[in-house]
Amino acid sequence: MNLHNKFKLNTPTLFRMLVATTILVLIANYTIIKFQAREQIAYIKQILRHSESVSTQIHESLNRVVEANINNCNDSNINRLREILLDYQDVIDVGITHKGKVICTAGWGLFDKSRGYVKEEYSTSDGYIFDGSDNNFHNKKIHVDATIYKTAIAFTSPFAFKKIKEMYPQFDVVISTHKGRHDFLILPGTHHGGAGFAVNNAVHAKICSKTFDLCVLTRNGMVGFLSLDPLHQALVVLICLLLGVFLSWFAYFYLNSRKSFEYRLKKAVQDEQLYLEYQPVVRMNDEKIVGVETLIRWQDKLYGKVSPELFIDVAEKIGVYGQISEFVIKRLTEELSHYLTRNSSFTVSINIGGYEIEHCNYINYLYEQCIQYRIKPSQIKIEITERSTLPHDVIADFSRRARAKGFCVSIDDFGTGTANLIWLTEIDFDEIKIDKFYVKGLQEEYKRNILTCISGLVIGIGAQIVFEGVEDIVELNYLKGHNENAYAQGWFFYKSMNIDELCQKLNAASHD
Ligand SMILES: Nc1nc2c(ncn2[C@@H]2O[C@H](COP(=O)(O)O[C@H]3[C@@H](O)[C@H](n4cnc5c(=O)[nH]c(N)nc54)O[C@@H]3COP(=O)(O)O)[C@@H](O)[C@H]2O)c(=O)[nH]1
Repeated sequence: MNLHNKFKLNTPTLFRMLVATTILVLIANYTIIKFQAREQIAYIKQILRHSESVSTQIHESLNRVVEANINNCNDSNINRLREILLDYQDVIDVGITHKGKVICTAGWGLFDKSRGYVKEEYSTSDGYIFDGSDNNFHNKKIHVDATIYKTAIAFTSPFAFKKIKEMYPQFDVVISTHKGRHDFLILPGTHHGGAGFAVNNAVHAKICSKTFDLCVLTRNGMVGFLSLDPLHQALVVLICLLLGVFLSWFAYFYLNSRKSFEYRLKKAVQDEQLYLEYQPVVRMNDEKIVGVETLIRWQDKLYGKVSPELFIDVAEKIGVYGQISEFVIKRLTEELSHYLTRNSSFTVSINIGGYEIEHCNYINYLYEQCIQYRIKPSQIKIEITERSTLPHDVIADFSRRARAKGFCVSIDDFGTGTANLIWLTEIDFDEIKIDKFYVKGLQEEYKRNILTCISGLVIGIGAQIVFEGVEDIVELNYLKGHNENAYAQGWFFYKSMNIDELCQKLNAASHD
């Protein structure tokens, strides 16, 4: 009973694949953005380190001009400015100012009076002033940032960030003071001001210096999947598609395997969803309940009520029968111990198979449970089916060991096996349960004759007889006339029932 279907390429399957692929592309997009953000952080730290190095050069060059007392623009002072300039690769020029105008620099020499105007845009607490003039006298097209300290002025090289910018040309980079009152440098990226997706998904990162009044801000205007070139985009889609197909296929088989009979049985056994029912055994002459037969049950949401005849075989195949066997003992001792300890002649029968016979520990475990629940082993009847295919000597040995511990042994389904007489001679037993096959066919003479022979044989041996499958009064009367001390079991008396119903029946019977 397996629900494994073939994987069909129909509309729902294609839809599942499409959904899986789309989700994977979104995950890929998110991963790329995360990766790019990390890259951006590493990059911004690099720019900050470099900006601090440039600021140090500006500060040092300014301090040296001030400390050298260069106040006028004679040739010797201009030469001294040039000497200072040579030491700083990211400073493009140094000079001196007078009344808000640059009067000379190392690079330009003496200034024309109409040029060199500076505008104080922002000054720091330690006296550094940043120039905010648009009047760029170095080159109209290239912005050169200038810093003034006392009478000295230093110009940051416009090439100071060239190499570092080339590393990630797509990023916008802005270097400014903490509160953004002065921008030292604005380097637009290749995706600057892009439309739609790019701008909405831009990733910003800002980091500030602890030493200088300086912050670096970067913005990646095109992130995620769309920032990849078409070839890489196609590759990502292809990988996601293949993965999507695989995942849909895997999910399909995984979900189906969870519907399989084997999977659900295993789960039911593990979660102890199986339960027990008990079918009363009655004494025929007074129809009193003398014991019960324990029957395992499984009610599954998908498969409904499954016959033990079916699921026990499967349980053996998938290796969970041992757990069922242990569960039966545990549950029946829990449920029936109360009644068994008060009624010492009441018995409970347990069905066993080859597993129990072959596992030496079974009898010991059953015995320990009886001791724990104060049940007399003689109240337990172990039913060995005559249909068992195990060698007789193995069954005989099991039966001897069981009886040595005080348990009763019952031969179940008698008459359906192939070697009934050998069983009777070689195996120690206390009870024989004549199979319902003979009880059902009492209108046929040959069955009546066989039943008479078997009954005579068993009475001769001194064993207890139980007739199984008694379904009507005709069958009962015939059997009664045959052997009135025999026991009977069947739907004429009771069907199997849960513990609560059984307790009600037993209580009602005790009041009769
Ligand atoms: N190893 C284990 N085997 C077990 C266990 N529990 C049950 N079984 C075996 O499964 C087979 C089927 O059992 P089930 O479907 O529970 O059927 C039992 C009775 O309900 C049924 N029965 C009882 N009276 C009548 C009746 O009047 N008519 C009729 N048609 N059927 C009736 O017979 C089954 C009991 O048979 P038996 O065991 O031979 O006494 C069955 O082989 C069980 O043994 C378990 O825990 N372990």
